[in-house]
Amino acid sequence: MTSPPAFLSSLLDRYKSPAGQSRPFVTLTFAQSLDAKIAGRGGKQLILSGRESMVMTHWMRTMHDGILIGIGTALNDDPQLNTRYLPPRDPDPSVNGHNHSYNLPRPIILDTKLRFDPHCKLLKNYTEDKGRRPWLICAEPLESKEKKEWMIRRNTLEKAGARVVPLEYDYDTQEYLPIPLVLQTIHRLGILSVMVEGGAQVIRSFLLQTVAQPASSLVDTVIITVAPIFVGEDGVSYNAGSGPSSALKHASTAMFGQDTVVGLFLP
Ligand SMILES: NC(=O)C1=CN([C@@H]2O[C@H](COP(=O)(O)OP(=O)(O)OC[C@H]3O[C@@H](n4cnc5c(N)ncnc54)[C@H](O)[C@@H]3O)[C@@H](O)[C@H]2O)C=CC1
Ligand SMILES: Nc1nc(O)c(N)c(N[C@@H]2O[C@H](COP(=O)(O)O)[C@@H](O)[C@H]2O)n1
Repeated sequence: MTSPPAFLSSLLDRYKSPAGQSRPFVTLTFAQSLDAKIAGRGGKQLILSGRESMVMTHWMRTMHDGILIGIGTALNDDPQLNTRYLPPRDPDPSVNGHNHSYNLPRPIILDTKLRFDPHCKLLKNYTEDKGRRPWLICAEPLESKEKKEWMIRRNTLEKAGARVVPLEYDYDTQEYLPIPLVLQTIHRLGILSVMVEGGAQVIRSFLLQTVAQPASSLVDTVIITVAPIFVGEDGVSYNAGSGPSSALKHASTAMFGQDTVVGLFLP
């Protein structure tokens, strides 16, 4: 396959026109087991997607400006968030201003307290020109003691190659950054489409608003890979909130290898 599967194009081609709003288009996507688990006991990373659906996910990555995860996933999985499963082809120097064959989405991490690891693969790939510079969306503390330690972490991470993006809001001790502000901020920085890959708490934050207040949904498309296995009750769930959601409508379902991939969209 040399271009994105039709399943993805039919869901995401509308992103090629401007969103007409002050946030990027948002695709929420992840892989789960039949019993709706996204990781194993204690958060152990599980490769749930088979080869074919993993390739589909990497095509999906090429179709977005940004790829957003929570700091829990960054620390637990040490992900690369690149497109390495796609077929090799000649590099196109016009892509991302890098010598890459495919559009690489910008890694964006929700990292409230700047816990990101300066030795992680995302920074290693960036410094070796194999990936884009990761952005760390965080909150700047007001307290002077906390602020001093925060400045030290900020300097370390910036020296290691990260871009630190403090949010402008009245930060107290909240662990969760306000998602609407996160989206407005990255939109202002040029991200017109973003793929949200998890983990559990981030998926829940995006879904909760869609279920509770469909009119102000933060999600345009949901693409879930369902792998034909049971993980068991020790696995990690995301929990989509209470009550069924009618906001997201079924668009299409496709098989990739042994996995079922379901696409939903916000009409
Ligand atoms: N199967 C799949 O497709 C995927 C599975 N995972 C799994 O998910 C697990 C990690 O999930 P979590 O520990 O829940 O971490 P997470 O990746 O959801 O990060 C949560 C952290 O992000 C920060 N954050 C800032 N603003 C937030 C907001 N508004 N909402 C939510 N979080 C916000 C907070 O510090 C919070 O503790 C790992 O086991 C990983 O393997 C992760 C991604 C995809
Ligand atoms: N699509 C999908 N299937 C799975 O089975 C997964 N475990 C994930 N996880 C997500 O992908 C990240 C890893 O990316 P790299 O392989 O390092 O590029 C991981 O952190 C999750 O966000 N996704």
